[in-house]
Amino acid sequence: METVSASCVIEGATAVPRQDRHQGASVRLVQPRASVRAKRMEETPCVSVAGLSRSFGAGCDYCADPAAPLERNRCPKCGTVHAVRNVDFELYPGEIVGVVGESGSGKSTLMQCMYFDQEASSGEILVQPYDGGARNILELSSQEKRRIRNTVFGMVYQNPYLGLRMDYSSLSNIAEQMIASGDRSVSHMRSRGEELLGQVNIPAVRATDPPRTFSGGMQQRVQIAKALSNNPPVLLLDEVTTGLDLSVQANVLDLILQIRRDFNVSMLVVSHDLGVIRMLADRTFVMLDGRVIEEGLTDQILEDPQHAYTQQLVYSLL
Ligand SMILES: Nc1ncnc2c1ncn2[C@@H]1O[C@H](COP(=O)(O)OP(=O)(O)OP(=O)(O)O)[C@@H](O)[C@H]1O
Repeated sequence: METVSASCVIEGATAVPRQDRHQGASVRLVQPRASVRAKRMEETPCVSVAGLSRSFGAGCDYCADPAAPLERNRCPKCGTVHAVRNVDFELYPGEIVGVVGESGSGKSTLMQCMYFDQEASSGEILVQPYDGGARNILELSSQEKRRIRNTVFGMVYQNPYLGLRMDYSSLSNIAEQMIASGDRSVSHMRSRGEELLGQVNIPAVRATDPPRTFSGGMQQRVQIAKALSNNPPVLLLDEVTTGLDLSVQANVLDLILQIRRDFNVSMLVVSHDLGVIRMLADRTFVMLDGRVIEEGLTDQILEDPQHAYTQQLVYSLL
């Protein structure tokens, strides 16, 4: 695997050598420019993730060592799959962070651990809007986790069947989310639902139709409306445009940017498509076999990718 010379420094950014033990090659993380870093240090992150891991299998002494080489993400000794391995990142208020990587690199698992759809094996997640970031949310009771799901995070799944009840009306889908966060006013739920569906361009006459009767793009937009219904400070978006045709994709991407402008929501956007990340993300990290192999400002990643895998991804865009 080709590595980049240590003298190659991006304008205003520092390239930090790191050993990629999994690939046996040198990898460098591209850190944000000093001015961005200084600004960020003054702010408190909305979400801080440290050492997050998720494995499938019992593990063994060999793969307990984070430096142990694996066969992709699988332990050659015991067969445990390390879907997410020791991932760290921070998400700041109003920021969009992209997570890019090929199929099976661990992107969805990472997001599902944050949303408690899956149980993380280890790690820490601190969430400022919940309790000032005082406690590791992975260690909270199931009741508190439910509260976080209902008040802090809005989730949009790649597969709308996971995020919507296809036989309920679109308004009922939104109302269900609002009830989960404690709203009991039918008139408020109706007016808020209509407002949100209008904002995501679902015609008013379709508000009482079930999403089963909608196109893929419309279903994604109803999911987005539902995810926004409790005014969550953080949106988690998993491959929201995959499978949509190009013009519908463009509408959904515009909508996401508009939501950021209007509501200043922080977003974690998972995609295997660097084109989507390019449009949306301020910062990006690249995952391969469960690990983060490169991270930095999206422009830097696109203009001067450091890792051979990222280079391959970027050049495939050209
Ligand atoms: N229940 C499971 N049991 C065993 N392995 C699993 C399980 N769920 C996921 N994995 C493995 O975890 C790894 C990461 O999967 P994940 O779905 O997070 O990848 P991804 O990057 O989101 O891929 P895609 O873009 O295709 O959705 C894969 O190797 C997958 O096979």
